[in-house]
Amino acid sequence: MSADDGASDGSGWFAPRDASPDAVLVRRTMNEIAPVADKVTSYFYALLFVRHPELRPLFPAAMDTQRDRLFRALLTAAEHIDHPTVLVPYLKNLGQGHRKYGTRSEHYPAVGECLIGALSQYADAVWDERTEAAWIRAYTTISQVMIDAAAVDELRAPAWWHAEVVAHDLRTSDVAVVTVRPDQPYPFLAGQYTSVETPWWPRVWRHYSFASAPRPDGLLTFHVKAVPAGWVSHALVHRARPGDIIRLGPPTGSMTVDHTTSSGLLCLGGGTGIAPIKALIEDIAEHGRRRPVEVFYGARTDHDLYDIDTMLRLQRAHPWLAVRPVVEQQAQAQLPDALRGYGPWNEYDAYLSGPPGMIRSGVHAVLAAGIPAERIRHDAVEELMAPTS
Ligand SMILES: NC(=O)C1=CN([C@@H]2O[C@H](COP(=O)(O)OP(=O)(O)OC[C@H]3O[C@@H](n4cnc5c(N)ncnc54)[C@H](O)[C@@H]3O)[C@@H](O)[C@H]2O)C=CC1
Repeated sequence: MSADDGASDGSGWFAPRDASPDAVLVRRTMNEIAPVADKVTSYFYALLFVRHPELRPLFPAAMDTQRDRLFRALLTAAEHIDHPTVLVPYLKNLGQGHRKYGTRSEHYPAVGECLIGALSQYADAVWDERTEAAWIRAYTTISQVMIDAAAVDELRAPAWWHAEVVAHDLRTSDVAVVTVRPDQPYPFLAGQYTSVETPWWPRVWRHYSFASAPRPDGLLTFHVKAVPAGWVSHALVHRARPGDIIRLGPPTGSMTVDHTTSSGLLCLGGGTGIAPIKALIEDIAEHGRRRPVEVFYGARTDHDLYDIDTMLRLQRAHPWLAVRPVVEQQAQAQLPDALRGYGPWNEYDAYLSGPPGMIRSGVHAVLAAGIPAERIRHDAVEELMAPTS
């Protein structure tokens, strides 16, 4: 996702003066429920599971970790109902991604009915017939795009892949490099990410970027850091062993290389965020075009630079690649600050990968360094903010 998509904060997609009457009503509802968003979310799921118990098995046992992903995604979509160029690709992706949960077209009306039920309950001060009609139209559009995208995807790809862990390399006390072999061909692009479910936490899915470009042997590698209260990450780091079977969702994400240009790549990889940057470097190397690639690899301490040997080996192999470790403890500065003193960057595209705070301040830093928003790429910050990734 590029920086100017603005999906993370919802601002800037369209000015209110351009809004259709339905979008105005939808936004009014959203403003009304904003202060009680958590309550609306809980109420939505309560309605859904009481009225449609057959849908409960599609969700994880502990809903606190699932959080409000579906509900939030639907609200985000409704809010941007006037912006089909952004909305349609987002919804197609959402529809395809929901196949791995076992979602079918007949489930959508139930979700829509409970969405309207929850909104009307908590936005009662502004809820009227026109508002309800606007939400029904918005939801009908949203769900139809998702249903159609899932149907098209069904013809060309499985809903999920099984993958066997074939290597597990504990690099530090909390970071593992995990390599898996999918049971069927798994097409993806360097820079993308997928969702992973472990056998220990059924139906709890977390996102991980691919740490290599597609390989001839079909193996996939992920860098996983066990984060506090991170069920999936702890399982992958401390429990998974060769022979274990995990599930993978489809590849997604647009932090990929445009091979039609020859501009340089300025890459900021923080912590395990170095994983997709490594994949991008391999991708450029395979395409054989010499494009300058400058990598700033950030970590809190020396010890946290768990993949520095690989990065330095790549640097030795490729004269167009420069890797600069930035250790916060030594530099007394965070990763994006390290850009100062280097450049100019006006011939570069920027790629950012790491913790959400680093992405946010990194975007500011590269904008300030003269790289325009449309040449800045990173994954959606809210995808990275899943509570227990
Ligand atoms: N595609 C992506 O964007 C990927 C993102 N990630 C995310 O990267 C994170 C990695 O976590 P850790 O290894 O624990 O990283 P960390 O917390 O140890 O930080 C790594 C680097 O980011 C910098 N940093 C952290 N917070 C910052 C802030 N608010 N402003 C500026 N710089 C900041 C630090 O200076 C350090 O250099 C996870 O949140 C993971 O979800 C991981 C893989 C791929």
